[in-house]
Amino acid sequence: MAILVCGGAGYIGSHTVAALVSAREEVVVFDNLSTGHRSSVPTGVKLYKGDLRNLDDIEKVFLENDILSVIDFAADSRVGESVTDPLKYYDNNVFGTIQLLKTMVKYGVKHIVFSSTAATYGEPKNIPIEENDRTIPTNPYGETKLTVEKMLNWVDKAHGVTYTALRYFNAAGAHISGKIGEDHKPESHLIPLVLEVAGGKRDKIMVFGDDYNTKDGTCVRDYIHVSDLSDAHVLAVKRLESGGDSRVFNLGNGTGFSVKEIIEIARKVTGHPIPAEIKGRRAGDPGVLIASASAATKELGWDPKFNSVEAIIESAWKWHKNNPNGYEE
Ligand SMILES: NC(=O)c1ccc[n+]([C@@H]2O[C@H](COP(=O)([O-])OP(=O)(O)OC[C@H]3O[C@@H](n4cnc5c(N)ncnc54)[C@H](O)[C@@H]3O)[C@@H](O)[C@H]2O)c1
Ligand SMILES: O=c1ccn([C@@H]2O[C@H](COP(=O)(O)OP(=O)(O)O[C@H]3O[C@H](CO)[C@@H](O)[C@H](O)[C@H]3O)[C@@H](O)[C@H]2O)c(=O)[nH]1
Repeated sequence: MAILVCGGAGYIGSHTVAALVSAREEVVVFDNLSTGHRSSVPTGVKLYKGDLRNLDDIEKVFLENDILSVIDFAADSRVGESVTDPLKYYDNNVFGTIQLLKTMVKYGVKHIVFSSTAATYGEPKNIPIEENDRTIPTNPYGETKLTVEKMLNWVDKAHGVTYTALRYFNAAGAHISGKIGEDHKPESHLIPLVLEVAGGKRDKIMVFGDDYNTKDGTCVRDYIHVSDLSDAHVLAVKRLESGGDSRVFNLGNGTGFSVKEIIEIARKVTGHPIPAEIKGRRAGDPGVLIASASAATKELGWDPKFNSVEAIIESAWKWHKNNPNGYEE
């Protein structure tokens, strides 16, 4: 029986597909290639090009394959864009997941691992953030992910579909093989943008706000290596398949780095001066997001390997140097 990976041609999805293949799982990928890349899916893995919002597209996969569990990465995920275009986010992230869940219920598929986010918390009261802390999203992106988490809870009660919602903090880095990495067009994430400056593709990095209540006034985030995230997905799906109950887990390193610190570390890693310019705040950005991931460590047996942000940035730099234009397609 196969694991269906929706959004498996995307950044975190492709790394998880690689981890599942290494674990000798049978994998089927479903992706509309809106931000994903055909060539990030390994040869030998079936790729269905389709959109989750289209029931015919997704139903074809369930008809043609024996699906045991689903891992769902498919979503739009730019915090800033979600503020200016909230309906795009409700349409893709909420309606798309409704269509997926309807199909799972129809075909009796009982397990789903869902990509949630630290953006569900909004401006946190406590640092590090624990899973049962309050959730008041400050942007539509986080709101759509929280809405899906709540929907999953009701779908479990009504239809016995068990779920794991993994609330990732900031995914970064690239696979050690050097063959897959982050390629978003346009790019909006801090680390790849900083590395585009180092690679000569941009003149400077814009720092969104230096008047936050943090050590140097810039936003603090918890950066977690994409391969550590993919390992957590393999553990989560296996736990559900062995009868584990529905749960929410944070995934982060438990250490925060400011935007200025990230730029400084990237200067050391790349040897490039990386000019920076302070701009105004980006709408919807909380000041500090740092995870407590002790529940995932304890209950999933998760053991992240990349606990230095230098190593995370080095792995991303290797990918950017070897693939300055991302995937050649
Ligand atoms: N990157 C991060 O730091 C981060 C942090 C927290 C949560 N997340 C969540 O993790 C997931 C993956 O993030 P990513 O950075 O890999 O993003 P990504 O854009 O690289 O991957 C998303 C994939 O889903 C596909 N997709 C989007 N909408 C679809 C649809 N309607 N039907 C079929 N396929 C569709 C895209 O083509 C892409 O391949 C997202 O759900 C995101 O919200 C990401
Ligand atoms: O050119 C840039 C880009 C980003 N930032 C800042 O850098 C930090 C990190 O930004 P970014 O890399 O865009 O990530 P986030 O906005 O923190 O969001 C990521 O992390 C969230 C969880 O923390 C996920 O939910 C999102 O999907 C994922 O994009 C933020 O403070 C941004 O304001 C800049 O200063 N300049």
